[in-house]
Amino acid sequence: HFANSSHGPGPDKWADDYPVANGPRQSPINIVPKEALYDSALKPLKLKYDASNAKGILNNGHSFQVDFVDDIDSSTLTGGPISGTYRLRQFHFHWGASNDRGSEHTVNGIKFPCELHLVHWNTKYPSFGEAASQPDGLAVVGVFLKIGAANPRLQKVLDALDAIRTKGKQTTFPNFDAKTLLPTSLDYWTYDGSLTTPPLLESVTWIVLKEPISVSPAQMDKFRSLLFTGEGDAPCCMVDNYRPPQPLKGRLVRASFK
Ligand SMILES: Cc1cc(C(C)C)[n+](CCc2cnc[nH]2)c(C(C)C)c1
Ligand SMILES: [Zn+2]
Repeated sequence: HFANSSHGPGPDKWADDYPVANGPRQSPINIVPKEALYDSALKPLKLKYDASNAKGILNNGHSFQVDFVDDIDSSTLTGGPISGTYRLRQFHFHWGASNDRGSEHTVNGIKFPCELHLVHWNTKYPSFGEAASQPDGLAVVGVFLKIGAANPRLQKVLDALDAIRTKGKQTTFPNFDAKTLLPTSLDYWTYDGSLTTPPLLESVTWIVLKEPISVSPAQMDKFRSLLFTGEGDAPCCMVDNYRPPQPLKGRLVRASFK
């Protein structure tokens, strides 16, 4: 994960400046399916994404993200463990320097090479920024990527990375349907958690899908072609941008499936 480096202290040091790093609902966590409670009251996830809301793609210096127009209710998450309507804001990924690590959540201690986060904010609040500081402000759908056949839907995103190799670079990314990145099954685990980078706000309802999507080794190398560093800086490969699992602290993990 992000060790001590030019862009600041690693996860072990975050508590110095962000005491919430040792808080009661930190993310990610290790998911133990046998200890998850099947909750028949959990509703199916309803993801309604409009491809025309896709705006641009940005290297933000710790990952890359695809941003969406979120001033109207056209790309939304409803149902699942949440109440009300949450709007899709962006999606981004976390990955490793090698295929044996990279995901933030783990399952029975297993790390995946990559993890997709689709970030939504609760429209009961006036803005994403405001929602991010509320206990029910954000809902992030996590999708594991598993090594297998090349993923043609993912390739469309990866083909844009050459244009945003260094920190701060962005380019337009129109007409992308984020739904194409989802697996067939929307079975999920859910628990109350946090951002996984400072300020580590405890405002995220996590919805982690059980079924991974595929990614090929060559596609993983494409993620690793990005840089943490800006143009003109000594290049540092963007890899291992994941926080390791945090203590569960008595939290319940619920499953939408038996
Ligand atoms: C308000 C805010 C929200 C997020 C995530 C939840 C998208 N993030 C990214 C942290 C994060 C990424 N994956 C899980 N958490 C930040 C960073 C830029 C500090 C701020
Ligand atoms: Zn993330």
